[in-house]
Amino acid sequence: MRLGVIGTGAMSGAIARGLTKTDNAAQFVLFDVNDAAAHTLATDIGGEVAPDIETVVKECDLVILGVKPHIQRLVLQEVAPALTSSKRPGIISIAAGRTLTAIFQDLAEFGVSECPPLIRVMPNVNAQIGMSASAICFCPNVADDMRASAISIFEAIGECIELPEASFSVFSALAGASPAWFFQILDSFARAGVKHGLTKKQALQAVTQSMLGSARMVQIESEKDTVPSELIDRVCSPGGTTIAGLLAAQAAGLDSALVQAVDATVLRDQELGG
Ligand SMILES: NC(=O)C1=CN([C@@H]2O[C@H](COP(=O)(O)OP(=O)(O)OC[C@H]3O[C@@H](n4cnc5c(N)ncnc54)[C@H](O)[C@@H]3O)[C@@H](O)[C@H]2O)C=CC1
Ligand SMILES: O=C(O)[C@@H]1CCC=N1
Repeated sequence: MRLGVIGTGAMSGAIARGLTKTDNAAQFVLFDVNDAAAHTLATDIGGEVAPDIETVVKECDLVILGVKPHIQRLVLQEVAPALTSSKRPGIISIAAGRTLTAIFQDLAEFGVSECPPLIRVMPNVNAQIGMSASAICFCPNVADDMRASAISIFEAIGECIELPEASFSVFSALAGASPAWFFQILDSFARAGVKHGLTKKQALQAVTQSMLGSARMVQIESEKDTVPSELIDRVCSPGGTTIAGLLAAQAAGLDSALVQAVDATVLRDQELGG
């Protein structure tokens, strides 16, 4: 399969680098207005750089639009003329907020009368190490074999679930954006460790391994229907250290900070939608 990438930045770079470590045999055709970015990725993954967007669209079976949401319309203007030929690739948008309807409306304004096979995916940056949590949804006209190809790409670089488009905003918060929050949480914990005398490296190693183990514990225990609050109780000894720390964090607004993070992300995702 020939997989096009328009916009070879952080997220598409993570997808491409993650995919090359799997047995998913995609051949990459890349384009970026920043020629150096496209060439760096091409060198890393063994792909080719196309001279323009039209070439990517004409040569590929699936094309990932990896540009920022506010740039996507500009790119669609260049994608549109190439969609008039008989062979139309599947167009995969990974942009936050941008709905399938908004994408087709843009294409229609640029002269595309028949909706191409449009696919929307919300991946995350952990795709680079095969650990993305991705959601996918499709326009009704996407053929079964194309659906399977798209799903296979995102299953190769982590988990991929089919989700109604209406749920994409919240998924974007919980899975697309949350890696940044987890990185922030790890960094904040590590700084607290430094405050109490550990080196940054020691502190980061301690919290990273604890977070990894805790996430895995939740996954494994959920198979027995154990919920996180039960796991919390197992750690909090009566009158012990953990409950003191947990209550202090809650008094400082831990729960509401996380809900507010999700609320703000959902709102911003919806603002970017048009
Ligand atoms: N960074 C992340 O963790 C995630 C990002 N996304 C989505 O992925 C998309 C890309 O985000 P990032 O990779 O973070 O951005 P980025 O800024 O790292 O990459 C965007 C790339 O697009 C290129 N570009 C800009 N204008 C262009 C044009 N007219 N034609 C071709 N290339 C052009 C830029 O040179 C840049 O290399 C966004 O729509 C974002 O919502 C989705 C999930 C997670
Ligand atoms: O910050 C953003 O808008 C993108 C979407 C999810 C993660 N990064």
